[in-house]
Amino acid sequence: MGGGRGRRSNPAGDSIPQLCHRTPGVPIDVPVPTPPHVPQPRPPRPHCCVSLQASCSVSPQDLAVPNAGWSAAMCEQYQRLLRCTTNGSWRRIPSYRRGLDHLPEVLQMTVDPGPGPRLFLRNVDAEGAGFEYAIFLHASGRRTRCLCQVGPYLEGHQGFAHGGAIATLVDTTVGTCALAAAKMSAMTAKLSISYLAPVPLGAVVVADSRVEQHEGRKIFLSCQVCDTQRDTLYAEATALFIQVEDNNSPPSPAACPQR
Ligand SMILES: CCCCCCCCCCCCCCCC(=O)SCCNC(=O)CCNC(=O)[C@H](O)C(C)(C)COP(=O)(O)OP(=O)(O)OC[C@H]1O[C@@H](n2cnc3c(N)ncnc32)[C@H](O)[C@@H]1OP(=O)(O)O
Repeated sequence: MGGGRGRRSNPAGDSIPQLCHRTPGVPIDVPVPTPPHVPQPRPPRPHCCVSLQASCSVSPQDLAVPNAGWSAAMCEQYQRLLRCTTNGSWRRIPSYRRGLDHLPEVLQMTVDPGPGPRLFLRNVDAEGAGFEYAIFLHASGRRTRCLCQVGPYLEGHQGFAHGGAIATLVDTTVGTCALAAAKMSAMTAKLSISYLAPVPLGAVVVADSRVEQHEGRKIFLSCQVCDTQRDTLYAEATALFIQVEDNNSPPSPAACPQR
């Protein structure tokens, strides 16, 4: 991993053209015209949720693939990472909107057509507006690499990603790594993040995570979030995951909006 700790990247680098910035001085309640670049919502897709009992009736759609909201930089990096999968050293982890149906090695997965939990990172329907990401798992099962384009709806400080969005990205990257290492469900017990440089909206970042130690039920991990050139280290983190027995059951329909 290159140095560059705390250095800012050029916000123009890795950016989606025409990001949704607020005009300085515009009161917050004045409607801002929808910029032409804001992508349209994805068409409705089958609902899927995890149930250890339900029968499998719908094929969920893998969202960890390029869509119209991906910038050229995101597509280029994705293709680069895909090439690393051809020799088996890495593999791409599919990702779905609902439930944890992307955990075939961790959960006995079945897909149910009813409403089910939506994964936090897949909650934004407009392509390119929220988290656009794909996670790759190293053959060792102890490293993950998440390629993520930070969309305009993740804004915190004007023009930059919200710290919680970065935390979500880190948690998901280390969480996937922990699940792969544990081969069973695991929960975040502790997450410590140092934010070293703000992440410009539209940036394509790479979160690299690895298992540092695995002691009984405890999995200690580290994670670094960089730009794709490894010039800027945006954040580094340590995490503790605890393996847990899974008693997954879908929430009641009342708790689950249809979209
Ligand atoms: C092939 C793979 C495909 C994968 C494809 C994946 C696709 C997509 C994946 C998305 C991945 C999303 C990843 C999000 C993951 C969340 O966001 S999880 C949600 C946030 N976390 C939570 O809500 C957890 C809340 N906390 C709890 O439920 C409980 O405290 C825990 C963490 C389950 C632990 O409780 P417990 O099982 O009763 O454990 P307990 O006996 O208290 O402690 C066990 C050990 O851990 C230690 N410990 C527990 N908590 C702590 C702590 N906070 N600090 C330090 N030590 C602790 C204890 O001291 C104890 O140590 P020892 O005495 O054994 O040495």
